[in-house]
Amino acid sequence: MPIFSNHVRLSSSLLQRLKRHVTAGVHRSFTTTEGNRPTIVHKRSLDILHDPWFNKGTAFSMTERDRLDLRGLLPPNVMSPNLQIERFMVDLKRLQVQARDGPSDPNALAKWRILNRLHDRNETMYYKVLIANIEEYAPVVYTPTVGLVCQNYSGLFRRPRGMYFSAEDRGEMMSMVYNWPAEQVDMIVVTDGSRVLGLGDLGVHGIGIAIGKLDLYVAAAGINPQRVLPVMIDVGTNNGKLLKDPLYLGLQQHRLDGDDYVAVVDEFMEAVFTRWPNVIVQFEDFQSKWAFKLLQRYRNTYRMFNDDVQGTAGVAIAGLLGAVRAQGRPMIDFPKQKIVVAGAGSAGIGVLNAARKTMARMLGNNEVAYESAKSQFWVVDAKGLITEGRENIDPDALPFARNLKEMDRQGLREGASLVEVVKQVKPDVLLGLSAVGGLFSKEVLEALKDSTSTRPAIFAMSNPTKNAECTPEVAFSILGDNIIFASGSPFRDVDLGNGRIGHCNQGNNMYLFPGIGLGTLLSGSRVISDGMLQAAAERLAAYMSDDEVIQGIIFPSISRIRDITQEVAAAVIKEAVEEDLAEGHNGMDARELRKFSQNEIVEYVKKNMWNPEYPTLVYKQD
Ligand SMILES: NC(=O)c1ccc[n+]([C@@H]2O[C@H](COP(=O)([O-])OP(=O)(O)OC[C@H]3O[C@@H](n4cnc5c(N)ncnc54)[C@H](O)[C@@H]3O)[C@@H](O)[C@H]2O)c1
Ligand SMILES: O=C(O)C[C@H](O)C(=O)O
Ligand SMILES: [Mg+2]
Repeated sequence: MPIFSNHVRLSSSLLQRLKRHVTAGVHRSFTTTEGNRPTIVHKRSLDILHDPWFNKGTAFSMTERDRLDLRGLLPPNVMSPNLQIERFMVDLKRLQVQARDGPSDPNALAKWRILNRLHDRNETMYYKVLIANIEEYAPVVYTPTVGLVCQNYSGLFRRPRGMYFSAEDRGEMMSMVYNWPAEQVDMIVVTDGSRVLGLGDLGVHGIGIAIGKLDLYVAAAGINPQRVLPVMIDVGTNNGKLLKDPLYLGLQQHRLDGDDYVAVVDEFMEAVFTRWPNVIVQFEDFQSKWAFKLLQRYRNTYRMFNDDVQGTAGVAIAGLLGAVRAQGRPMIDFPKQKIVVAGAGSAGIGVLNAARKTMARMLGNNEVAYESAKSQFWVVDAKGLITEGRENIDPDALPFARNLKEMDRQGLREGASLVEVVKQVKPDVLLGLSAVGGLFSKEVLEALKDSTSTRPAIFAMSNPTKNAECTPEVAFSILGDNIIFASGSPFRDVDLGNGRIGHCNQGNNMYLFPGIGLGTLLSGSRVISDGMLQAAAERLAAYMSDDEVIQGIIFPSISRIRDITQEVAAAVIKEAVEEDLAEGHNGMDARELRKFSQNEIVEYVKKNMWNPEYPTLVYKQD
């Protein structure tokens, strides 16, 4: 087997462990594609109860208990999977308060703990619970509670999950990657913990974000949970509190920088792609300083993307096009929108670049169109309005720096405040990716009342909840119900009285990254092209009906996430085929893919999604 190849230096104890893991089997099949064929396992007894991939707990049938030497190791009552879940839900539901309000919810962490324990002991049941109740528990395993989890990770840490590649592992990564038990890994989410949501540098505790994203890969995209791998690249932390905290779980040193930093990430990438050449790596929550550089460094060589830059951009484009439709105008009017963006980091710049390109395409897809499109944006960062007069301007923000003379005519200047900019520009859209909670203050929202739009749109996209630029309550109370509102973290719809509802859309990259990953995997494309990302965004934009959009609903409810993910994945595959990038996947030839109709592609996607059903287990000696 290639995993025992000679160039890999493994200690004998490691080899033993590795052999045990590998022979423990990753033979579990997709129930959808392989029917009811049993799963062959090479372990028995307690080993199987302690293996979350195979464990069924009280749902092991009596014949299975005999076959697998489990008789007596479990309470005698054999439960159906449904009853098992009912029992678990009683426990979970005991904490009635919703976890939606994130850190303000005292029970959010308790819920996360209960779910996490289930994740550790029975993966199938965990994902069954999560998929069936995604609206209720996505805010627990994902944003916003996952932020709180990362902030409290040293206290919450029980069983390790995922892999840690640290600065101390330099020179060892190529061999240590073989410590992971799964022979096949489809999806890695990697972070260096340097900008976790809007919470800053959380160091190694940022692993929680990679785990949360992969939960959605399984729940929304049906990636087999045995083939996902959360990864933390620990190069230290610049968080002074963590550097002094005796309970901190990571390297207590300042972050590596420059070539030393890049060398660690390079080594990690080489190691994972050597062991799993078909894996897809999603970069998550890297500070913007590195987010763009690493994306440029790897995107033409490896199957990778940066979710904060590219996933967020696609979701924002879909939302911005939805906001145009919600004004009763055709999408092609998008290039006329005046857009003020607060935040020029990895997410803000990603959105600006994508929005500019989308406008340019609509205006004729040429240089002139591209040049003129940039005049639709006003960008405000921590130092105020960005103009050509900015000293030491960030090169990524430079294309959006406004001309000083032009700004003078508009009554603005370098560093003008957000409220001044909103007052002068009277934008159609105010979009926040600043990580500053409450940035869209009463004053800013009052200024937006003079918007020239018939239905101004507010995107308060920063996470988690307390970092949102404003709440929907505040926005609707100041601006009335004739607005479009979206936030990165979930908020409840607002009751506006008289039976009217102010819709709060969740504008989060969760609507795209699972489909981008799944579509790339099933197309077999070696890279993730701009066209594939654009196709994903366009599919999301077209997903909402005219009726929904007119009501102010521009993103689907999270309860539809599995469906929208299938559609996004199909759009990504189609684009990969059209760009001649598709190489096929798992017996599906690229030539076959080329012949598929749109519906056949969607069917192909559905068939390859993992479903949380217990397969029958049969023991076989090594
Ligand atoms: N909704 C989503 O899907 C989504 C996706 C990605 C990121 N985000 C959120 O966006 C936020 C930013 O992420 P990032 O990666 O771009 O972070 P970042 O640190 O790279 O960028 C933050 C930007 O905000 C600017 N800023 C700071 N204070 C400001 C102020 N008072 N006024 C205006 N701008 C200000 C900074 O100058 C910087 O340009 C985070 O909260 C993150 O959770 C949301
Ligand atoms: O994690 C999220 O909820 C969205 C985004 O990736 C973020 O960094 O905020
Ligand atoms: Mg992120």
